Amino acid sequence: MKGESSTTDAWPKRMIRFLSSRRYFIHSIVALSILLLAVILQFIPAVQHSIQPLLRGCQNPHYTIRTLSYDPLILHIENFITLQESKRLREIVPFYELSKVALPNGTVLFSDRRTSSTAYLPGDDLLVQCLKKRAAEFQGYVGVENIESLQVTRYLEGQHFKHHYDWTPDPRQVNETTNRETTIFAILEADCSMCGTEFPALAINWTLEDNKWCRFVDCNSTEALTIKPIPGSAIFWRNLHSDGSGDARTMHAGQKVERGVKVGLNIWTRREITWGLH
Ligand SMILES: O=C(O)CCC(=O)C(=O)O
Ligand SMILES: [Fe+2]
Repeated sequence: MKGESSTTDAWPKRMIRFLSSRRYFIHSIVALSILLLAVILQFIPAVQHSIQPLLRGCQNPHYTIRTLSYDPLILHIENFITLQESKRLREIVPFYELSKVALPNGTVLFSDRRTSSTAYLPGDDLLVQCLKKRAAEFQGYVGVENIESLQVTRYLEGQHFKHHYDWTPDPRQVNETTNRETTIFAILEADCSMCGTEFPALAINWTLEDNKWCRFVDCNSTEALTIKPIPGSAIFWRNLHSDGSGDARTMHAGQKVERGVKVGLNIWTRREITWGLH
């Protein structure tokens, strides 16, 4: 029967005709080009950082933690941020402004105590979100909503941040119910000399310690614990005592950069303070 044979025989014939057609050829070229483009884009860092978290979730680098101080807790985290991530973060910095300091009464002002520049990373960037997640996970899965906007801070030659605390003495004075419990200060770039982070209340006699430490700290510094800025590495410390009050031993400074440039990243985690309940 004419009608039957035409429907049963038609599809293989139509298939062969389609496969040998110009339309099929064009479709194949378009599909292959899209595939090729996707493969090439994977190798472009900017694309990697925006596509990969979508495809594979946030990836943490393999970092190494060393304890610098038990009390107050200060840890050195080697390779907390990969060099590729640092490069991308520096690329997405919107604009730098002269840094400000906050007084205990909440007044925020320019000061010759802090002469660096700062910028805030866009919170909707996937890499920024992954970093917040990494910092939260590092601290035992604290809520990412407790982490402040990530602040990049850049020092050029001659710039510094004199001794200060990251916590505020009384959050109520600045209409806050939270204070900065911890700081993660990571280094995005450091091509400089005399540009470490120093803790004057925590001087360590390095001659009594393993000299492997001298890779990470200034072993000649006897007046303060001075941590060298190493790109990708971070320092983590706890600013508050368990009762919520500030730990004065966490006073620290960004040394005056003698030569070159240092770019750091502040990741601050806040904690609710419940006065009188401890
Ligand atoms: O630059 C440094 O080493 C420390 C920076 C710092 O303490 C801060 O930005 O609060
Ligand atoms: Fe600080």
